[in-house]
Amino acid sequence: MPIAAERAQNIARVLIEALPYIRRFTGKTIVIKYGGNAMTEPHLKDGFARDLVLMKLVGVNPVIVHGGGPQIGQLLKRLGKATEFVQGMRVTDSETMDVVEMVLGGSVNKEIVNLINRHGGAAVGLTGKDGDLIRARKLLLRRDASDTTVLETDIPELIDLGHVGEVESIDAGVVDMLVSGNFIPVIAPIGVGADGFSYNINADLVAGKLAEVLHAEKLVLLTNTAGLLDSAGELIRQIDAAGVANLIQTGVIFGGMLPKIRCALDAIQAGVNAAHILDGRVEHAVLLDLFTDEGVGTLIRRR
Ligand SMILES: Nc1ncnc2c1ncn2[C@@H]1O[C@H](COP(=O)(O)OP(=O)(O)O)[C@@H](O)[C@H]1O
Ligand SMILES: CC(=O)N[C@@H](CCC(=O)OP(=O)(O)O)C(=O)O
Repeated sequence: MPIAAERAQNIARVLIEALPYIRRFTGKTIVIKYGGNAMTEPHLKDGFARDLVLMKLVGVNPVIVHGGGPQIGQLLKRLGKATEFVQGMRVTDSETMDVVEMVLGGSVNKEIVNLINRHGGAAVGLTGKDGDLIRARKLLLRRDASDTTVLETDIPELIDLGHVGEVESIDAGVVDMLVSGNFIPVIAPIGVGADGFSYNINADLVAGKLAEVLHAEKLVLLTNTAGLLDSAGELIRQIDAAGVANLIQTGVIFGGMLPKIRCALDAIQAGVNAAHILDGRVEHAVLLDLFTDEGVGTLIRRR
């Protein structure tokens, strides 16, 4: 077969393969967490934006929650301010909170919005303050034996991380309005407390809760590993809650993967159909995951 004809056949095959998936996901909401570590090379960012525009065109409703941990770290470094993580959470004093708000609500959010719009989409950027989207409360972590954190509460077994929050409630009215107006919402993980203070929330936690509240079909977590890896560094294709508990206990899951996996489990236990951890370094990872038979990354199952 001539090369041009063979190419045309391949394109037709790919489109036909996508058809049942398009049918399945049309009209459904997919919450995608775009991790700061996945936002690296320009061609990957362009590919991600194109994937979203295509999804929207075939009737799927992507809602983006982004991170920006490395980008916050870079600005803090330029300002000469040290930063520390405990159980995957950044200890956030009020100066750090100002930087977090500038980077997440400002530069990172607007870069993603601009990227999507340049590829023909219509994105609108928000933080959890807009439309009172994310109500936060202070997060107090339970101390484990390995913690040597300086900041402490009056209760010795709890660790106070400053302006770090968890989601208290989500009022998705503004997101629903944007989705029904055919916009792609791009959300920075900053919440507001009853005290009016801003809270820095791990983006995975926001994505998980938002997927629950929006009754999303799927939660996709894009990061900088092939997915969840086992003790030998091999990709785990599927795992359930018991498997995850075992990997946490044996220290195979640590650091930034801890909040990610916990929120994936919470989301599926709350009724989201599937949670996937995907490799954001793979071009078009989201499209491959959604519209092809190829399995990329790790699927977190209910049982
Ligand atoms: N079992 C594991 N499998 C894969 N990555 C893991 C695992 N345990 C810990 N990690 C770490 O978690 C990181 C992903 O979390 P994080 O750095 O917070 O990414 P993101 O910015 O995408 O949220 C990986 O780069 C890896 O260093
Ligand atoms: C409390 C906490 O740790 N908040 C995160 C918020 C950004 C984030 O989650 O970014 P990634 O998804 O890129 O890691 C932080 O300050 O880094």
